[in-house]
Amino acid sequence: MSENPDLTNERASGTFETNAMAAVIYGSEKFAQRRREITEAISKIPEFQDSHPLVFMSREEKISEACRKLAVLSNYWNSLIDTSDEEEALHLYREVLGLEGHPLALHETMFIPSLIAQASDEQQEKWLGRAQRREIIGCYAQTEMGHGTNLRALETTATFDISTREFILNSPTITSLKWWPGALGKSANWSIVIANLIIKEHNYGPHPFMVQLRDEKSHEPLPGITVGDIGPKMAFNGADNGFLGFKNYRIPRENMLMRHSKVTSDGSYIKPPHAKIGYSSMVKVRSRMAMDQGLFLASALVIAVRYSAVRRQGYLEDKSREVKVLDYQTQQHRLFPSIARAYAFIFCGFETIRLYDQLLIDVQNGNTSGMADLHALTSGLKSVVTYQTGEGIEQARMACGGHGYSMASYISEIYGVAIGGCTYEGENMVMLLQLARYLVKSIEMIQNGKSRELGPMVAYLAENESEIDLNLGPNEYLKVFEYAARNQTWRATEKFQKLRNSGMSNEEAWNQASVELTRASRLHTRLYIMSTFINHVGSIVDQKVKGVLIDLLNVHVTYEVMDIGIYVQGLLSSNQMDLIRNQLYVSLETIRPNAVSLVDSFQISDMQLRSVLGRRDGNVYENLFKWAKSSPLNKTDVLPSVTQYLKPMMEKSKL
Ligand SMILES: CCCCCCCCCCCCCCCC(=O)SCCNC(=O)CCNC(=O)[C@H](O)C(C)(C)COP(=O)(O)OP(=O)(O)OC[C@H]1O[C@@H](n2cnc3c(N)ncnc32)[C@H](O)[C@@H]1OP(=O)(O)O
Ligand SMILES: Cc1cc2nc3c(=O)[nH]c(=O)nc-3n(C[C@H](O)[C@H](O)[C@H](O)COP(=O)(O)OP(=O)(O)OC[C@H]3O[C@@H](n4cnc5c(N)ncnc54)[C@H](O)[C@@H]3O)c2cc1C
Repeated sequence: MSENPDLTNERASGTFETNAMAAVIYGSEKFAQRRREITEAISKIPEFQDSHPLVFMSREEKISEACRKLAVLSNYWNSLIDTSDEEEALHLYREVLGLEGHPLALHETMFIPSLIAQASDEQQEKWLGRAQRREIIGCYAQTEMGHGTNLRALETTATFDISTREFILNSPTITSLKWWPGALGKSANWSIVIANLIIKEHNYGPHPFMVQLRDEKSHEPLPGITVGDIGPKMAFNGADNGFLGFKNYRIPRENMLMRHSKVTSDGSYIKPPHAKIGYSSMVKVRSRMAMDQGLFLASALVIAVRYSAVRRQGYLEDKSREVKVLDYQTQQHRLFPSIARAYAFIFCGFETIRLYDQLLIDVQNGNTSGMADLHALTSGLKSVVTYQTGEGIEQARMACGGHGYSMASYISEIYGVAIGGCTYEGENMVMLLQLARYLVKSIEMIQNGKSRELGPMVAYLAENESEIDLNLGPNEYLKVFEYAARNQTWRATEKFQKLRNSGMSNEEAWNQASVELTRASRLHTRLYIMSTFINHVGSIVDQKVKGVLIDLLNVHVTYEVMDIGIYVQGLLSSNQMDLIRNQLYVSLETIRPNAVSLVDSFQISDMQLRSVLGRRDGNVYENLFKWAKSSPLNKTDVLPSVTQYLKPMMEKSKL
């Protein structure tokens, strides 16, 4: 069937090449091209297609379907991608497995990265190759039923037995059961387990251990191990998140991951070069989250924008034909700022991935000085990006009206998966407060006359801006944002200090200032996102692409400043706010002809999108009908439940 002419016209009105834009989104022409090649190659392999729409499947069927595809994938792995390239591998996973989770997700995102960052050379020799060849399947078991945030209160113990040179793992209470780790429930046969290291009754705190959970032949849990699935979740139901308990389960001394902390055979403990070095796997995932969440948001927007260009409802001036709902200003206001955010998140994602890779090299060379900065940055970023992604996806869902609420749109699944990110890898409030610690310390440095020692990301806290030239370009908007973040950070810090100076304990003062502190963290992070977006656009060579991205940037900066209006009242007059509001409306109109091309440029295939509404060809209605007819409920005209219950009930009522 040919393309819906409404979408053809939209594509014709685009002022730039989507391939050129994809090269900007994905960081290089080479990678954008590789993505397309991989997608094309996959589309020719029928076994990679869903055997049935996932939304009609039970959890067991989803997990089985994911395993089937993983088995097929193992035959093609080397021919489809450069296996040493993480981005290619992740693209392949997204295309083939989608976003509902699968038994290798944690193997790739946390198990292998933990081995790379935490295992000694000898340990890598023993396990890394096996993991990379997928001879074993691993997961990352840290969270317990009773504690996920407060890692110091984890209860699982690994007690060193000097006589046998083994660690004895125990789960002493019900709350100490590991709870949540992905792929633990049914799939993984090995795990990195975070447990308190105990030597001669001294607790050295949480450390990582490499633990075999299941027999490599029978896949049965090994004696001393209790393991299973934690049940259905809001989304991510293609993954078997699990529970795990230990009873006097022994592992050799060599199974503690010893690149940084070490236990010698006589039970001596060697400290790591940085107390939090064992948390690096979390920083690794957090550093990827801006990118992953940007792509979740992008997926929802591809669906909502394409659909809005074929959905006609109501009239503007011309009463002879209904308008595309994308022409309503409210629809544009609902969707376009999120398009800008999706672009901005992806740009930030590339930046933090690069920073993590650099940090990994530095740490391997003994330099841990960058850890605090990256921890603060990624803590704030994961929190803001996951929250705004959730907001944006929900708006995209509503922008699709009734059909958005149907699983045919697939937006609810994207939403369910994306908002998991508000919780995993550190609950958002908790992570905002981690960044706040860093911001408060920065203010204290300024107060102590050490402004010159501030890093580039917080140097603005020492500056002073009381007037803005409202001939506004992006850099002036950045100044507005700096003003807001600086003011809020000072106010929150001063509140905390005042409470503390009044005799309150440090902890209580912190708690009573914490809402204000999280607000400071959000503003600081949004400033970082804006500044990354501006820098990125500044570096683009292709003039057509750059022109459109400047338009998108204008949507971003005006929308963001309007959104934080309450924090800039002391800086901007109501006239200036009106001016910005009007600039936003003009920007929405300017971007309108490029809306479909901007979402097309994400180059997310129909196979990955799984959305009837978001189909590239725009043939929504006939496919919606086809999809509904394929519902298992429509296999028969009369359901057994009608025969068994409703009919007798109606018959009885007739008497
Ligand atoms: C395959 C294709 C898929 C692709 C598509 C995407 C989907 C991909 C699927 C993913 C699926 C989900 C995967 C989820 C996997 C989990 O969720 S794994 C579990 C994650 N768990 C968490 O994140 C727990 C959160 N909690 C924490 O990180 C820590 O306990 C906290 C909150 C930071 C507090 O730690 P603490 O030890 O009590 O430390 P605290 O006293 O607060 O701080 C002490 C100092 O350490 C510093 N510090 C703390 N942490 C760090 C750190 N990491 N680095 C440096 N310094 C640090 C603090 O800044 C502080 O510094 P100072 O202010 O003293 O200078
Ligand atoms: C989809 C998904 C996948 C996951 N995968 C894994 C995995 O593979 N491996 C793994 O180990 N874990 C995994 N987890 C667990 C996850 O990392 C934790 O759930 C997360 O870190 C939050 O911890 P918690 O559940 O203890 O929340 P809690 O800390 O109990 O949070 C409850 C509330 O308390 C608040 N709170 C807690 N502490 C503070 C504080 N100090 N200050 C202010 N407020 C506070 C929080 O903000 C929140 O509002 C996964 C979770 C999900 C949802």
